[in-house]
Amino acid sequence: MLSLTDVDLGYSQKIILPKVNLSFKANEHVAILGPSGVGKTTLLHYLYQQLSEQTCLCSQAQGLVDNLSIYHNVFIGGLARYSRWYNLANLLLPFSKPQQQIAVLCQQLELAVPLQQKVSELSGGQRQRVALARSLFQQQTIFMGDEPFSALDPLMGLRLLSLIKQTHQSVICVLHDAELALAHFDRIIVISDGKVALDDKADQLSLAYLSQHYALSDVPKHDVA
Ligand SMILES: Nc1ncnc2c1ncn2[C@@H]1O[C@H](COP(=O)(O)OP(=O)(O)OP(=O)(O)O)[C@@H](O)[C@H]1O
Repeated sequence: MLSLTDVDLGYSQKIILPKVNLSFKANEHVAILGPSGVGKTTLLHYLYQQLSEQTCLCSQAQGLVDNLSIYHNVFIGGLARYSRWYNLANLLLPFSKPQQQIAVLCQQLELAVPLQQKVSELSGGQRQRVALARSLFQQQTIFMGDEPFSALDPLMGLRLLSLIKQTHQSVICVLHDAELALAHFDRIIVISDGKVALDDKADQLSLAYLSQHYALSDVPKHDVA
């Protein structure tokens, strides 16, 4: 799907992760872990740039339009599928087909709020689910998420991860929750000290090992050996 060979990742004059070597195959569920500020988002955004035609990205910033309704924020994910005229008309008077599709999607995302409600009136967890719904409405084969469940309760996060896995061929997520990563992803990449410090199958790793070797947050104290 994608290989990085000695790629320098960063911003204009500032290299954050030098000479990154990684490859990604289709059908993988990959979690990217690491301490705050180490370059996980930088890596994810690079991957998105390379694979954008097949990928939806649910970013930390979300990019929701506060003054628009839930319906219109989710519909933005599908803009590229429709003509300019269809999109304009739908903005003024929503068509029934996308309305039904978005209603079903919001139900799957456990968003029990009227679709006409403005996003500015939602809680953090509801906003995160609108951002997820917009990503899913893109109907891409690859899902990339940057802490996509951070504002949700853990059980809801698990249910939504399961939905994302069912509806996408490949999943790549930046996470702070190492326990979630180990239990529900195939492969773990740890970014630490300016490099890819670990890249291994999740079933070869343990929470104790990760917490001993890397400064990961959200590792419960009782699991630290
Ligand atoms: N647009 C930008 N321009 C310049 N530097 C940036 C930019 N975005 C992030 N950085 C810097 O790049 C480094 C890595 O940031 P990044 O967001 O990739 O980290 P992260 O591991 O995702 O952090 P967190 O877990 O806190 O979200 C940080 O030092 C940050 O200050």
